[in-house]
Formats: sequence, structure tokens, C-alpha cells
Amino acid sequence: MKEKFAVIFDMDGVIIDSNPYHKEAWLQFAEKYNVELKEEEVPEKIFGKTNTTALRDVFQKEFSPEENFKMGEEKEAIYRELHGKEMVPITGFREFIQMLKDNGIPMAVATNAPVSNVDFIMEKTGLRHYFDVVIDASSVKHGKPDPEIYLKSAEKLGVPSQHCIVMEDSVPGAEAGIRAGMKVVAITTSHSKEELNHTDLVIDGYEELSMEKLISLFD
Ligand SMILES: O=P(O)(O)OC[C@H]1O[C@@H](O)[C@H](O)[C@@H](O)[C@@H]1O
Repeated sequence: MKEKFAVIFDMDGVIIDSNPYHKEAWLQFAEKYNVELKEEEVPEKIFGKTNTTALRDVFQKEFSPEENFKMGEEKEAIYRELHGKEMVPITGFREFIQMLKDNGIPMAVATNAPVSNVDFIMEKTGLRHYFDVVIDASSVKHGKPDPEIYLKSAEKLGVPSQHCIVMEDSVPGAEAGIRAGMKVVAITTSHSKEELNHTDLVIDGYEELSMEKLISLFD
């Protein structure tokens, strides 16, 4: 691959290992509203989804945009309270993006999460300055698994989508990257290798990645 490539990161489960806290937050939220939500249902119903989709699937009804926003923010306040004190990037993540930066690789964050969580996580981890583009759920019409957020990120980075690598942990997120025509590397923070093995590469940790390995995805 002679041309420059770009890397677009999902946020939850890729930059920070947040899904255990999201799971607990959703269980508390559902209990408060007296809605049945079993722990084992959370990965499929919630991981990688927008709050609008998760609220619809958990409550089994459609909410107005205003209700989605209000209830979503209520759930996220529980999440931030639970995760805020101990938030650190996933082991090896900081070193990985430093390596990309040193090699002049453009980087973006594209997340189904609301902007309130993006701001909170970027501030807590101090990582925002690494990214040329940061896009949250409010900037697109259709969240992942629709490819819109990844296509928009590539456009903003000024890199053709076939020269982009997506880093994902969720099933809908990996689908969005594949549908965007990008290379997808999946990390097993939230799902098993088997659930992610339709991607280009599955890793258990960032220490498995090098510039050579990333370049070889385009061979
Ligand atoms: O697109 P990302 O970064 O995986 O984030 C989207 C969602 O990821 C999920 O895993 C969380 O439970 C959600 O609450 C969150 O909004």
C-alpha cells in the first residue's frame, strides 16, 4: 500500500473498556423504570447500539426524539457516575495511537455514543488531541450498523474509504465498517472471537498490532 491510510476508532470497548459499566448502568436504569432486562440480554440488545435503538429494544416501544434524548442522558448519568472514577484507556491503546501519530497516520473517533459521553471520556483520558475528527451519534441520521458514520469520518479526514481501517469491538459496529468498504480490525473486549470472525483481523490486545500488520491488511 503506497497511499496513506487512516484509522477510525470506535469509542466504547475500543478506547476504553466501558461495556461492563454500561451493562450495570442499563440494569439499574431498567430497574428504575420497572422494565425487565436480563444481564445476559445486554450484549445483544445494547452493546454498540445508539441509545434510540437500545431504548426501543429494551422498552419495546418507540419514543419521541425528546424522550430518547432525556432518557438516554438519564442512563448516561448513571454510567458516568459508575465509570468516572477509574477510567483509563485500554492497555496498550495510548502507545498504539502514539505509534500511529509518529507515522503521520490520520485518526478519527466515530461513535454511536452521545456527545456528553464523548466529552466526558476525552476529558478523563486526555486523548482528544490525537484525533483529527471526532463524530458522535448526533452528527448522523443513521447510527451503526449503517455505514454513514464511517463514511462521514473518511470524508472529513479526506481519505478514501477503501484506505481506512476501522477499529471495532461490537457486532453492529463491525458491520458498519464492512458496509463502508473499509478494513475492520476487531478487539475482543465486548464479544468473543467467534462473534467477530467475519472481520479482517481479530485481536485480544493492542500489543498484537504493528505498522507492518496494519499495512498488510491492504495486501
Ligand atoms: O459506538 P460505540 O463507541 O461502541 O458506542 C455506542 C454505545 O456502545 C455501547 O456498548 C454502550 O452500551 C452504549 O451505551 C454506547 O452508547
